[in-house]
Amino acid sequence: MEKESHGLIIGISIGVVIGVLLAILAFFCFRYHRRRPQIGNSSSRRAATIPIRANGADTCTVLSDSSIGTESPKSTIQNGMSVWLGGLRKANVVSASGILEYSYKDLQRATYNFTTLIGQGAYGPVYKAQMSTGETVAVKVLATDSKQGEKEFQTEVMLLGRLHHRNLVNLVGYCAEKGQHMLIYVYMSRGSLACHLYDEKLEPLCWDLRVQIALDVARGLEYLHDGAVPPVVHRDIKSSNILLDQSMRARVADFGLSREEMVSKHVSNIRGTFGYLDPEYISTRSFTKKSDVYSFGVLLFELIAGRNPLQGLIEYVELAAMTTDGRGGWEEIADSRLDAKYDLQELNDVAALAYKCVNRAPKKRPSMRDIVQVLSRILKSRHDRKRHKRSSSATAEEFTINVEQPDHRSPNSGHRRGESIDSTADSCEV
Ligand SMILES: Nc1ncnc2c1ncn2[C@@H]1O[C@H](COP(=O)(O)OP(=O)(O)OP(=O)(O)O)[C@@H](O)[C@H]1O
Repeated sequence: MEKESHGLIIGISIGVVIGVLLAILAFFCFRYHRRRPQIGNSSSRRAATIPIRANGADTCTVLSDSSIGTESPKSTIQNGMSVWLGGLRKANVVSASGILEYSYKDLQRATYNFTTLIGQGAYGPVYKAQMSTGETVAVKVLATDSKQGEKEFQTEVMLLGRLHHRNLVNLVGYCAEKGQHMLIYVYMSRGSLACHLYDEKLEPLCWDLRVQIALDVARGLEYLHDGAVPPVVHRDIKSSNILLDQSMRARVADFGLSREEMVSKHVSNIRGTFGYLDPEYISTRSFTKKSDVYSFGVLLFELIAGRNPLQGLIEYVELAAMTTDGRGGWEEIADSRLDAKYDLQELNDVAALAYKCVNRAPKKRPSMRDIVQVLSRILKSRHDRKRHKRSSSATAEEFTINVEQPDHRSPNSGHRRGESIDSTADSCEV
């Protein structure tokens, strides 16, 4: 009897152990099977967020402010295809290709039903939009009579979206709803360079800032010509297409005309803005990077003279060129609003560069890369001069203090000097 009950206990124990082992096995099998589809999901999800840059734009400088916050983004454009991203966290969407789809409803709300007009261009009105995330963007509503179809619009957005540079007004999103096509850009709070040059109500731009703006624009164009793959010719460089941010740094805007160039190389009509147009382009109908260089040269003269190219700026320059000796003598065309507050050497160097850009023969014009180098050198030597001036005046000050008050030197005087070196307020010093 005792033997029998021992056997029963052993039997039950073995049964329990086997049962537990089977349960553990079943648990792991179940987990394994659940995991497989998850692995598949996560990789496809990752694929949806990785930007496809068929053009090598990964080498681009992606700006911190180009990864702008979004208002319930729905999808991102990849190779012209819209990919659903509804289930992803916003942060993932923002760090992906950067081109976001905004909903019409959100934009309508952010523009107070499209009443916050900030400008009107050839392609349609531009509105300021205050998104509920706190971001401010500019919404360009493309004219509804546009013959552009859905597919062309997607292609265009994809082409524009691959261009990212700190000196370009980057495209951050788009909206294609209710038969409307909208492009969403980084908002440039200080408006256009044209306004700052010609609006009497605004403070005149000082010389130092004008040279900095020229270098910013040159860098943006250099990126379009030599950094973007395939290269992009802007086709409409002018002061109203140069926008300024809060700290007066410039960015090149409006790729309206380059868009067509990217989609189709056969543009038969003359495009661009009178006054900035390369004469060689007018006669040959062939627009090249050197045509952008010509327009950039006109822009440089506009910065120097504060004169509108539509009002005979180039004729004015040609007249002045007769009296210059190749390098000097350009001060006679300097903007009177500068009040003669500029470094003469700098002004002559910038004008000599501008004159090379507007050479009738495209081959004799410098490339945007050369232009960036020249302008950078000008700014660098200005910086060196200022540093030298500061250090020699500091030495003189120290000498005076030592001679006059050897034991009463202010403990703050060194600090004060340090501050002035970093200060941006002196960017308009001459
Ligand atoms: N990203 C932006 N941030 C702030 N303002 C902008 C922005 N984009 C455009 N604007 C404003 O809207 C105006 C119209 O811009 P848009 O680029 O449509 O035309 P345009 O360059 O003035 O003229 P066109 O279309 O003939 O070249 C600009 O002059 C500028 O004042």
